[in-house]
Amino acid sequence: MSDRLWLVVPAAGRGRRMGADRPKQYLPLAGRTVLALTLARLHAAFPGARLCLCLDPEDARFDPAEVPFADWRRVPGGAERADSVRHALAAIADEAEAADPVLVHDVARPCVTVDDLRRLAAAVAEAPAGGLLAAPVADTMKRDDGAGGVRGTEPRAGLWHALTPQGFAFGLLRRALEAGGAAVTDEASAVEALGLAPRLVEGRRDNLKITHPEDLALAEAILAAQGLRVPPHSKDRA
Ligand SMILES: Nc1ccn([C@@H]2O[C@H](COP(=O)(O)OP(=O)(O)OP(=O)(O)O)[C@@H](O)[C@H]2O)c(=O)n1
Ligand SMILES: C[C@](O)(CO)[C@H](O)COP(=O)(O)O
Repeated sequence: MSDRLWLVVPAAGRGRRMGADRPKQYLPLAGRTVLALTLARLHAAFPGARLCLCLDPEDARFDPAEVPFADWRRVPGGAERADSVRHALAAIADEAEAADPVLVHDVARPCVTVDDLRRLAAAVAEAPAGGLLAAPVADTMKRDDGAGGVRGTEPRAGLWHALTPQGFAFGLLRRALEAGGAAVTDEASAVEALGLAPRLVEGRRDNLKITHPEDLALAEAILAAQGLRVPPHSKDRA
C-alpha cells in the first residue's frame, strides 16, 4: 500500500435524531464546534494528509477557517452517508492511486484519539482487505418481538460495535462502494459484500458517535477526561 494518505470526512448529515436547530456538526462543544474538534484530532494524527470534506451543498454554516489541513477540498454530500463517501472518492479519482490508503471518519466522532487513529492507519497499511476501529459488545443483547417485548437473548460472543475511521486502499473501497447498494451503512460492510474480511482493530469505547441530545454532555466529559487542549480557531492563531 502507498503511504499517501487520504482522509474522507462525511459531514453532510442533518442530525435528525439530535433534533437541534442546526446539523449536529455545528453544535458547540468544548468551546469549538463538533466539526472543528473532529478535524483537529485528525490533523493532530496526520498533519500531512489530504482531506475530502463532504458537506451538504446548501450548507451555509461551514467556515473554511475551521479546517486545519493545507491540502483539502469540499465535496457535495449525497442522500445517504455512503453516497457522500462515493462522491468524495469520485472527486479524488484523478489524483488517487489504487493503493493509496483512504480513512473514512464520521464528523460526529470528535472523541477519537490520536493513538487509535495511528494504530488503525498502521493496521490498514498491512491488511489487504483494510480494517476498522471496533469495540467488543459489553452488554447482554436482546432481540425484540416487534410489539415491545423480548423475543430472545442474542449471543454476544464475537459481536463488535463498528466505529470509525474505517480504512481501505482507494481502488478496493471505490469498487466496493460502487457494488454496494443503498443499505451500506459503513465502508466495511461494502468490502465484506465482496467476500473479504476487513481487520477489526480494537479501539477505545469512548469513540462516541454524537447522535442523540444526551451525547453532547457525554462527549464533553470524554474530551475533558482525555485532557483535551482546545485548538484555537484559525483567526486566533498567531
Ligand atoms: N447524507 C449523509 C448522511 C450522513 N452523513 C455523515 O455520516 C456520519 C454518520 O451519520 P449520522 O450519525 O447518522 O449523522 P446524521 O445523518 O447527521 O444524523 P441522523 O441520522 O440522526 O439524521 C455523520 O458524520 C454525518 O454527517 C453524510 O455525510 N451524508
Ligand atoms: C459508520 C458508522 O459510524 C459505524 O458505526 C455508522 O454506521 C454511521 O451512522 P449511521 O447512523 O448508520 O448513519
